[in-house]
Amino acid sequence: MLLAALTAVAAVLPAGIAWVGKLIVDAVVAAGRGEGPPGRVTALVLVELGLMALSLTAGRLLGLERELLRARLGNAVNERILEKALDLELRHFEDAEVYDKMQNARREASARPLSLVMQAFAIAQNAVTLAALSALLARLSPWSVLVVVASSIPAFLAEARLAAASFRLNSWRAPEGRRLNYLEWILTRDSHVKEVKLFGLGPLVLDRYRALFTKFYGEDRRLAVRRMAFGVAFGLVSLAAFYAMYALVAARAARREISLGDLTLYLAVFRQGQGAVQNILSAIGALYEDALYMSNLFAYLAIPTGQERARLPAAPTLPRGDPLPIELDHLSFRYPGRAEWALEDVTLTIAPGEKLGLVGENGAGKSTLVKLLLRLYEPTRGAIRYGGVDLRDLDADDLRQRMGAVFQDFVRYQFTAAENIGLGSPPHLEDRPRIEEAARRGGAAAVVEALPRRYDTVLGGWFEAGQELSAGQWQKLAVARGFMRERPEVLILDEPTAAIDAEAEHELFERFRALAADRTAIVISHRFSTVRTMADRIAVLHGGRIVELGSHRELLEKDGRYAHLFRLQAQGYLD
Ligand SMILES: Nc1ncnc2c1ncn2[C@@H]1O[C@H](COP(=O)(O)OP(=O)(O)OP(=O)(O)O)[C@@H](O)[C@H]1O
Repeated sequence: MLLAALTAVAAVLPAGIAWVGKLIVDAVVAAGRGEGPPGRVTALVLVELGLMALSLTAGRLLGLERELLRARLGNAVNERILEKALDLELRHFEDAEVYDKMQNARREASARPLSLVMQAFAIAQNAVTLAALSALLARLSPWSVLVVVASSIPAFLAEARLAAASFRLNSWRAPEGRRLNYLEWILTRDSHVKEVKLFGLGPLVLDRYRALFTKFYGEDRRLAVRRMAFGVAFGLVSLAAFYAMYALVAARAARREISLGDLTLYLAVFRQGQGAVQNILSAIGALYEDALYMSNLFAYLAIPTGQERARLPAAPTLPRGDPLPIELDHLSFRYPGRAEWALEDVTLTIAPGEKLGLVGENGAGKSTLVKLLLRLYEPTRGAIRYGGVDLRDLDADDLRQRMGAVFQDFVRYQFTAAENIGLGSPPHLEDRPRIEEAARRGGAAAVVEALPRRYDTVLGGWFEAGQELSAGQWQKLAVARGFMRERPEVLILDEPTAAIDAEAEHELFERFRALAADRTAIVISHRFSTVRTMADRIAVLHGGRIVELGSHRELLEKDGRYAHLFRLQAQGYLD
């Protein structure tokens, strides 16, 4: 509201100021001839000073309002974008097109919506200014109003075309822009510096960066040059219009058809009128560009989600607390856009409380199976049932709350040690005894005790006073995080010990067997010694299929793939 009022004040002031300017000149001329009341000139100058002061204050207040609106609006849009990111599913994040949409939306988020509102106000303000100026100008000649408007139209058309071109350029470039950021990231991230130095990657990455930048620069330059050329051409057109008008009015003043005050008035008004028209037109151009960018934002916000929601309106509720059987029924899965199957016709029933080991070469489909179990993806064919209910009919949040998981690519949160563990169960983030218990279970207690501020030590190297840990120490924290859930029904451990030393691993699994005694557990590992001590049954995956299934002893007796791989590893240890 305040913004609208200020805009209205700011809009009519230029015409008022121009009018007073004319009165001053006329009064000066009259005073020179000894006509007019004494003191009139001084009074008028004071009036103009008052109007100018008002204009200055209104301008500043408008700036303030705009600044505050920018913060509020930018933040509101950013929040909306982040909320949407929470709604997106894993498959969206693994899809480059969706990822680009998100980055596009994020990049423009704080600026564009504000600009849209501001351009709308600018149009309104300048339209009012123009109307007021036109009223003054029409006294001289209605034609001159037309000249003011007409001389600005070509500039506007060019501006609109350039706006569309610049938008297209930026949208096309989104994937390359991401690559540019990535190259920058490689050279500036702490985690990459070792390889960059050892392999001498610096010049190579920098060259790629330069090549991309040069391409971007070339495109930007072409656009900027076109903009400049149009700018000069249309600037000359409006200059010509102005001087034609100048010649006309000056001639009339010389013939004494109009006063000297009128001459200054018309020149000022014509100039300002041209300015106002140009402001309006460039605001329309910018509005157009903003609207194009906003369409990006809306495209992002409109990405369909909700597939994770249960298919049935009233999702069946399963009893909580004790594990239920997991059935994989002719389960096949293909990643979107991929031709080959990541999992193919997998049929297997995991009994409540069973410890299942999953082994298989890289890319065999082990992690994919975990993603499907957590309902991060849906089966392409076949089904997974928990307690006899298809996962797609269950509420995804409910399902995930029953599961504890430690991922292969666990996260190193740049927070305190307590938070690194406590994040495994956000409601218990402040529950220190529980966090300490989870640390003990996960084998992280000793790591934390050795830190300078124990549980309150900030970890990682991103922030000041952050304490960096070794890979194995980070992994122990990740395992402890997996133990924050109170009695999960199913525990999924995807390579939980890859970076952990042999002794700690042994201890972890000793504890794990006791802790997970009546829980179902699915353990993925390339270390056969781990799988052997942990698992009741072992499934060997190969090319997305289960090729062998049985206990360690049975599989050895079968003398197939598992036996072969087991002996290879054992041999390695013995040598
Ligand atoms: N996000 C993804 N998009 C497309 N294909 C994928 C994706 N993730 C994995 N794949 C493909 O699916 C197959 C199975 O991968 P998966 O990650 O399940 O293997 P894995 O057995 O866990 O391997 P590893 O032992 O290396 O962890 C691989 O061929 C891989 O290329």
